[in-house]
Amino acid sequence: MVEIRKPIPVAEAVAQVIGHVQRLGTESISLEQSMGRILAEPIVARHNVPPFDRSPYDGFAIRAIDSKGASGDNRVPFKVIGEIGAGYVGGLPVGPHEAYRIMTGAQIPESADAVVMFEQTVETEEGFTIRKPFETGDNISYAGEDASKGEMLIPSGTLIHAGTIALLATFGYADAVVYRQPVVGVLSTGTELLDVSDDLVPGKIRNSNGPMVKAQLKRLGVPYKSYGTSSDDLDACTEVIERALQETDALITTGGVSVGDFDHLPAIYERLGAKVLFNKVAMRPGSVTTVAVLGDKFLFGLSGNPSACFTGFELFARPALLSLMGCTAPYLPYLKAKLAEDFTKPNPFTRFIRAVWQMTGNGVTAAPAGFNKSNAVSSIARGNCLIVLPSGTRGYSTGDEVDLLLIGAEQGAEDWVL
Ligand SMILES: Nc1nc2c(c(=O)[nH]1)N[C@H]1C(S)=C(S)[C@@H](COP(=O)(O)OP(=O)(O)OC[C@H]3O[C@@H](n4cnc5c(N)ncnc54)[C@H](O)[C@@H]3O)O[C@H]1N2
Ligand code: MOO
Repeated sequence: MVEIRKPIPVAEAVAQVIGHVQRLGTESISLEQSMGRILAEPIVARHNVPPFDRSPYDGFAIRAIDSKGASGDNRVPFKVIGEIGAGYVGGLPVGPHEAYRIMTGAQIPESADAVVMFEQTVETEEGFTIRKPFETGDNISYAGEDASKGEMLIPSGTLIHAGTIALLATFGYADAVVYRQPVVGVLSTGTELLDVSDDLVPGKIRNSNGPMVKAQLKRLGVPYKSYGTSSDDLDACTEVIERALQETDALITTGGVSVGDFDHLPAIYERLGAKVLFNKVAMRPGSVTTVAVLGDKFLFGLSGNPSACFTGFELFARPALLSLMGCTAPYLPYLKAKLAEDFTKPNPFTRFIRAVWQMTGNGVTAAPAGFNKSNAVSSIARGNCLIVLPSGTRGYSTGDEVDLLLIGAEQGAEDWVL
């Protein structure tokens, strides 16, 4: 008798997965290697940024008081007493009607409190004249205006991206303390699977899920170990999975999770004594997505159907792995968009449609990315987001507002809100 599975809502399935996350430990790595990792310590300003008052322009550093009364009819003269390039400091205090030539990024000399851009001056033999008064602080970048010493700037749990690296470098972090990364095993199951370089033969297809999942992991910066393909042989498949679980922190399998005669993953979870969190989710594609835990290790049983596999990864494996790595914003970012074409099908389960979003004169619009069945591979390639149509809805028309989950964005969302 075929087992009747009870589907659980997507939000509940996501919560179950996140509820079983056991965060990994921390390690110190070089700044160069830290891109894509998660901060395990907050970034607190070690000093002011900028560390000294500096000029944001190429021009002249003056005392604002000396510019009082300057106008087109009353040009005020200044004498230049020296030049300060970025990286140098002026040796003398600026006296009445004196000025330093100063370059962008150079420290403001003693007694000066304003900078006049070159373009606002007329050169004279001794220096220059100006035709308008300046206030104290005009054209000065003050010490600490960007970050002041002791300020908490970026919380622990944040993804390190190019901007974070700039900030760490600013404060002299040659090393960063980050959460450890899991090593994830990837195994594609299915007797029908050929390798990417194999020629097609009757009844067989090339394994596209394996390379896709590895690319999805790569996008998260998560290291993986490939276990290639396994035929639908219960013992052989169990053996590979047991080995993979010894060698990795989590395992992603594709295929074999449904109710077919050769879908062995449910039996393998039972053999291993893994606790199945769910094996049916009220979503399409990916309704057969199964997640199990064995000790502190996740087993993500993604569907063999490519679109279902892709969606299952993004919805469940992605936030779980990011959470393991300490990320506090592990969910796909979302936004609202206007549907660019009618979608009349009913949605008995929450539907995730591979789609293309773009900014138009009409705001953000999203259009399904073509052939959109669970077994589709072409629409995964075209899409840059998932349109989410809640279960129990039907008859969407062009212009209707829908939720989008963005694929491939660097920054995540802190909550699962859909
Ligand atoms: N009687 C029922 N049959 C099915 C149900 C059901 O509830 N009752 N669910 C259907 C749904 S929904 C899906 S999704 C699929 C999921 O099946 P599996 O996850 O067990 O995957 P397989 O049967 O192994 O393969 C499905 C499909 O995908 C192709 N495939 C498999 N692996 C790969 C790969 N690595 N690269 C590319 N394509 C792959 C495979 O050849 C099949 O065509 O079950 C439905 N059936
Ligand atoms: O799980 Mo299937 O992907 O719902 O079509």
